[in-house]
Amino acid sequence: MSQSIVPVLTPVAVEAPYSYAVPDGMTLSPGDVVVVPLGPRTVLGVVWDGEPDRIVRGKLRPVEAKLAGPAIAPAMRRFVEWIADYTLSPRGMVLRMMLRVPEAFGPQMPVIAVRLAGAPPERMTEARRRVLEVAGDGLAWSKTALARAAGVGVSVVEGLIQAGTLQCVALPPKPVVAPPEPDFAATALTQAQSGAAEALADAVAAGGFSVSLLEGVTGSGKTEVYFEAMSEALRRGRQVLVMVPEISLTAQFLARFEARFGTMPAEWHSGLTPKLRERTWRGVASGEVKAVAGARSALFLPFADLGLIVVDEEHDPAYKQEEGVIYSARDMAVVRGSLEGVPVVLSSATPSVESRANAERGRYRHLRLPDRYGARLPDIRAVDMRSDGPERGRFLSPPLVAAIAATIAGGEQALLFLNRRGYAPLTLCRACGFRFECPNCSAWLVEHRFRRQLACHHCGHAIPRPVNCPNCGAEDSLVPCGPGIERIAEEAAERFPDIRILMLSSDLIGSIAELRQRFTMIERGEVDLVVGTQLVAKGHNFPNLALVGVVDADVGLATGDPRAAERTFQLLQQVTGRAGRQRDGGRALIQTFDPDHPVIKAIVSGDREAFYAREMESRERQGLPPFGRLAAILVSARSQDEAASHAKALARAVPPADGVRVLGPAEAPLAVVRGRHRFRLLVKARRTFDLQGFLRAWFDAAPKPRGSVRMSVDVDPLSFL
Ligand SMILES: Nc1ncnc2c1ncn2[C@@H]1O[C@H](COP(=O)(O)OP(=O)(O)OP(=O)(O)O)[C@@H](O)[C@H]1O
Ligand SMILES: [Zn+2]
Repeated sequence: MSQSIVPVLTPVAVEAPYSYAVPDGMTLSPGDVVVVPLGPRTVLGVVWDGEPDRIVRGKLRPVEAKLAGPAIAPAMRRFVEWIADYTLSPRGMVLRMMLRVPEAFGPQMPVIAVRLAGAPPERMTEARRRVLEVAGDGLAWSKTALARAAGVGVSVVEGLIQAGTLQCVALPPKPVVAPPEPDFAATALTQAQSGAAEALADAVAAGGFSVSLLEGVTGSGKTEVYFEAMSEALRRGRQVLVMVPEISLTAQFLARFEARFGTMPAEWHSGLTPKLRERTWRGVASGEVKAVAGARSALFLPFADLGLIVVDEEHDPAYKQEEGVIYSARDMAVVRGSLEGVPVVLSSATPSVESRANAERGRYRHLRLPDRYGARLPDIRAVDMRSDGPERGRFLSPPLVAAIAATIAGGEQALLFLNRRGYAPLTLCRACGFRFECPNCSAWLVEHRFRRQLACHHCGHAIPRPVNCPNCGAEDSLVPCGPGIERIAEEAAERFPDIRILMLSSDLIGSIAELRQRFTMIERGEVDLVVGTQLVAKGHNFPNLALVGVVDADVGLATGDPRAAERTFQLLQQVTGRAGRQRDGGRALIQTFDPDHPVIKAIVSGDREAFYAREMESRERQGLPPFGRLAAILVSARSQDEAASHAKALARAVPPADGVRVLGPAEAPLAVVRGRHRFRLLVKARRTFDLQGFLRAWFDAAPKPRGSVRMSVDVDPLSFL
């Protein structure tokens, strides 16, 4: 009889499974997690579906071990294939995202505890007596906890185990979180909210795949509404996944979840300890963990019985993973929902144009909440910087300064928003005109006064801020140009010396715990003025915040990026939506040099329909998504020549096809990053065009990258830099 062979997919850059021999006595089925040799190493792998490749050169190597942990379910295996096919990534690299917690596949380590079992020891000491006193409660204690409670060293406890007085027992692992109670504290919903909540709960009850777009203005209670859908899934004993775009947003979410369901959900993000990651992974796989709140990577958790996926702030660009396997977690959440056969809820005050279009075409159910809960939407005005701007060298206009003063005098909080970290985006020498540029990237160095550095935001290169100009040696000649939030905070402190100012941007905060603490300070009213980047713009609910000032509304509009208008609309709508959430009277002032720009006008008038209609019309005219399809090809190399010639060779190899155009190559707007020269090609196709098929045929025919040349493919790109 021929030797039994299985296909095993390994988490490395391979397109297909490799064949391995099954040793005698081992039975394997698709989904089993195994250890296999790969070159000189051994790696985890997953037994894949289908026939193994029987044409094997050389000797077939055997599977080394089958692991005891949970297997990878069929829907997850299809998910790997789907993402790989869609993004043109090697299947192994997608699998890798699923096998990030290798410990979870080994045998589960029991927790060892001790408890009182035998007779007292022959030799009794004072220390031993204290231990026995504590252990007298009959409970199982961990050795260290028992020693600590008795005020003795662990060796005393060890001695008592040896003497047979204490006995070791294996405890079942502690649950990651307590099970949520679906009806712990249900919220009384408004009529509009209950309409939407019922529609979502019906989708959960009906089961099967569906997508609902929950579109409600900022503060309309979208969270309360999708909590009802979660509650329905939990009542049916099923698991729920809520995706949040950024870790900074999870703290408030966790607290609200706890208030509603009586316990925290499990969290999933890069900040977890390895132990907790393992326990959470196992808990999700066994079905014991019922609710998970997480970042992108939560999409790859092995839910045993998933009943609902919610994507909060579905429009957020943070859902796009831009490195390695380039994918949109929002879109892949919809794919996972369809493969698992479960409803998906996309929630946002400012849906992506894609989701909006899907709703309009009837592919998604469209649920709307037109009003805020308990307050009116803020009054939003533009400040025309051409006529009402500040004096030279300042960035806060008189109307904005007056509004801040009035707000703080009234005992409320204000927020100044500028999406730029650091002190100044450019530093130059007044004497010779020298500008500080990154040696590795085509980018200016950004001054970070707080850290006393000039730093590159693309590669992290940083130098101490010099006193003299490195070019001409002039003293005190260096001047910062333009503001970052540190400079805005400095100006605010000069204008309002007696107020409490808090700066918030990702580079100023060390840990997640620290970040959460800052948000709590704002919630409790312990600061008067917050100066922040997009970190504070989205999702948060600060009850006492009455005024939002947008320092520079034009930053994102002049980029030539096809998504500039959408992005700016979303950001401005989100940040102004932080004002006046609990009480009427919220205000927002938007500083702009272009108050007649359609995006600014849509924000000021609150006319979202006008914005979406205009944006859809313009996208349709230009054949841009969602009316056409895009893929971006980025070619980079150590030298400009290498990059350019490979990009040109690619362009020459484009196969003839109808319904598609390849634009470029052109030097990327960010021409050099980390010392690598970059060229871009853009593929533009009709909506119904088989983009992946075309790309595959093209790359098969094209020369392969050699030397230092690298190529990456971004299907549905969000970034064009
Ligand atoms: N029916 C309700 N009963 C009591 N409080 C409510 C109700 N609906 C909403 N709220 C409260 O109103 C505030 C805003 O609600 P929520 O945060 O859910 O809005 P949102 O639509 O998610 O807002 P955003 O898009 O701006 O994040 C919250 O403090 C929430 O608890
Ligand atoms: Zn750099």
